Amino acid sequence: MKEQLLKNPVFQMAAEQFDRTADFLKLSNDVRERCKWPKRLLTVSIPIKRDSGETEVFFGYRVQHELSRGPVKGGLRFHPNVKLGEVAALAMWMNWKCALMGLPFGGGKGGVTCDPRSMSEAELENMTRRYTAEMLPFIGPQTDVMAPDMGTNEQVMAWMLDVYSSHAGHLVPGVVTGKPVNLQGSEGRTAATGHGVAFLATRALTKCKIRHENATAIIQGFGNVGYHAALTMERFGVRIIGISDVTGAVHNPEGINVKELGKHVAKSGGVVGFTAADSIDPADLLVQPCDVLVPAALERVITSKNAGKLKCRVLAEAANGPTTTEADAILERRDDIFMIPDILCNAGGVTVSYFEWVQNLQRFQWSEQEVLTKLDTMMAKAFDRVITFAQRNKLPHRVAALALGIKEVANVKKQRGLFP
Ligand SMILES: NC(=O)C1=CN([C@@H]2O[C@H](COP(=O)(O)OP(=O)(O)OC[C@H]3O[C@@H](n4cnc5c(N)ncnc54)[C@H](O)[C@@H]3O)[C@@H](O)[C@H]2O)C=CC1
Ligand SMILES: O=C(O)CCC(=O)C(=O)O
Repeated sequence: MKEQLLKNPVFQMAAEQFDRTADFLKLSNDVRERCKWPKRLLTVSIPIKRDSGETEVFFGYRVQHELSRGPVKGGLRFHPNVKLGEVAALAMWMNWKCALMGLPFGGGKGGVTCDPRSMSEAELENMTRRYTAEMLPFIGPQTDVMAPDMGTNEQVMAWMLDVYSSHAGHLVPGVVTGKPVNLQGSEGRTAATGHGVAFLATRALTKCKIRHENATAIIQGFGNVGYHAALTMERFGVRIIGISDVTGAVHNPEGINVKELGKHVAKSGGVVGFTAADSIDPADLLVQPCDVLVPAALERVITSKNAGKLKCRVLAEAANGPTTTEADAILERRDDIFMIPDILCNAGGVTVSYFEWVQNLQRFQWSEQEVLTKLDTMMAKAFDRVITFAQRNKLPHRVAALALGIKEVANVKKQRGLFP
């Protein structure tokens, strides 16, 4: 299994990051082995009837990286590129993210290899329901709590909640987070990841002595995270000058109205054809001058080919794993880019998911203001801890963030000991 996982380039990247940080922390071989490898890797087949009447089998995964610190927590992804190794990498990153933020969860991630853009609502519902049914023995508010990730949303969470609750015989809101507010979802969860990204990006601008009212930003990905990051940065006074999605990219140095672009995407299905900006090659967009660059889509988009050409001052990693190991090495040699690493930058989502889970367990509902105030406090604290730790130990921000998360997990592993 180790060799199989390491053949996947995304898992390889997560493993390299782990090994580098474990070396810095001088982890013993015992703890290192127990921290590095996932506890459970589940693969299920999901047969559904397509609208055409044909039966098609999809494959779905859930990787539970670690259960020592609490239930597993992490999103569910629907995307054509989903592979077990990628899901295992995302689960490992979730693990360090939860620990860095001080959340009582282990990391997990799920995925189904499918193209949700080509599926009808009914097909998506059937696939989600069958995936959830297959996962029933392994999920629950005390074992594994899923949430939206790429290609999934609050409707998908509502179907999952329905399957789990129907099986239990009563409503179990704490089995998923990121669900609709009227199904005991949390105020603020939909915008949380993007809000957190924008909040930290402006803190990073301040560190770089750039006033955010004068700053510009470019965003790759205009889904849940990209849209809310753009909208929140715009509210903070940042000018959004470029946005891309799976259909293409648009650029306007004078600024793009985020809500107007959102309306265009809702109508046409993508950013392409938005007349208030010029179209641009999506790869070129990444290397246009800007103050904040926000990759908010896929893994491995900042590579050895473009890392040396980036013209941003802050790289805010909203996506999970957007920067390859080779690109990291290039960025570390550049002292002109302030990097906010993924497990810190996009932690707003899982932090509000934690709030949602707590509200569900207590049968309580907090206001949006309460949620966002608590979120900002936790994001600011984590940001300051990472930057201070990096400065004290002369570490890149990524290694500092990972070290704080991995150290937490390693301590718990040591304290709990090894079952003979
Ligand atoms: N949804 C959440 O709360 C969280 C998401 N993330 C990460 O943020 C990233 C985005 O997730 P969501 O916004 O939830 O997904 P989403 O499915 O809502 O949106 C994804 C966006 O990426 C775009 N995209 C896909 N391929 C692209 C390409 N090759 N070039 C440019 N754009 C492309 C899509 O068109 C879409 O606009 C993922 O890496 C995810 O793991 C991280 C933390 C929490
Ligand atoms: O909200 C959650 O539980 C997980 C969000 C997620 O998948 C992520 O942070 O990558």
